[in-house]
Amino acid sequence: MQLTISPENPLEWFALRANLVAVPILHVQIMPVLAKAVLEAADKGVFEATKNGPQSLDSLTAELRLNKKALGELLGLLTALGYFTYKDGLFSLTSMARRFTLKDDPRSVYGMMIFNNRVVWDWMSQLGTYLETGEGVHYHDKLTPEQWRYYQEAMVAASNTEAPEFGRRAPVPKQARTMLDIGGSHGQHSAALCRRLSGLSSVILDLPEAIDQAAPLLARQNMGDRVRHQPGNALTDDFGDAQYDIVLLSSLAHHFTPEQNQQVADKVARALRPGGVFIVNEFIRPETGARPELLGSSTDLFYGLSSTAGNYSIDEISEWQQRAGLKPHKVVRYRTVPGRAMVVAKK
Ligand SMILES: C[S@@+](CC[C@H](N)C(=O)[O-])C[C@H]1O[C@@H](n2cnc3c(N)ncnc32)[C@H](O)[C@@H]1O
Repeated sequence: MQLTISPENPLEWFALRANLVAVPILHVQIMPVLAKAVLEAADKGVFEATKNGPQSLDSLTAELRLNKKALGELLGLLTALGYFTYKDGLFSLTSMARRFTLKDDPRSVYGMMIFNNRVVWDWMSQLGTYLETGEGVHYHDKLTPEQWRYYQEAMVAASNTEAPEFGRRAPVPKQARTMLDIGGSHGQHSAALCRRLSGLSSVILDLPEAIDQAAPLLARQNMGDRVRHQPGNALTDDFGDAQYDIVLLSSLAHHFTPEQNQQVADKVARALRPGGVFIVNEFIRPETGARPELLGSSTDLFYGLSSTAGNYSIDEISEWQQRAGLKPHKVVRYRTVPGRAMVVAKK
């Protein structure tokens, strides 16, 4: 997927074609304001305050106890961005905003907006240091319990769209009974597969601080004992011998170095039963020189900054699996989440 600048009239089209538009100004002056405006709108409750019907600036100012001039500016920008329409003095949520910004919609990204506003935004100022030193934030070692809660809720938001497709399309053995979900957090992926395969149960191995906050999120899945948490650390724990039919590593490889991912793959290969599958579910880094791709590249830099790691290409992921003695099985690219894929190997 690409974010492009689309001209609205022939003059703008010509200016773009003739290289007269200072594109970097859009990136450095406009885009940071857009991102922060949406984050603050979510955090200040602007979207929630309009969910029951159109509102005037005066009524929103009073309800949210915000500055009228500043809120008017924010609403103007959010209208330009397609979150609101404005008619007869009233702001109404668009269907896009209704689906993705409200707390309770099943596809909402609200949790991600709160985590990004309250925790992640500060990391951005460390990008320069990361470029000089190669050392990222290493946030798993630093979060407060409240920040762990925002993080785990953000992971629910990030997988709301993906987990149902994962449940439908993950290439797993039909008779699978046991699953290990490494760094599985909220359990949406495990629950989606357990709903598809009635004989399957899953163990979610995650850090104790994560489980403290993810337990209520897992409880919402109503899976009872079929999906349960196990506190531990994927880098230091052993996963056992020939115990699992499915092992999932979803959005965790990007927090580990290649060496750490190889060690995890070796332990996974031992822990799988013959015929079992190892699914690495990730944003894929485009190969250097391949067609530029925005999501894979921006998340690569972001995971470098946040964890001193990054995204990996399909070949790199497949190599860890093969070195661990597994056979390449399938690569399933998501239809609903651009830039993401399941890289699957079999024992
Ligand atoms: C980006 S989240 C992904 C959550 C979920 N698997 C998903 O795809 O939505 C990474 C998860 O891995 C966990 N994690 C990080 N380091 C870990 C480690 N060393 N061992 C086990 N879990 C870890 C985090 O606590 C977090 O829940």
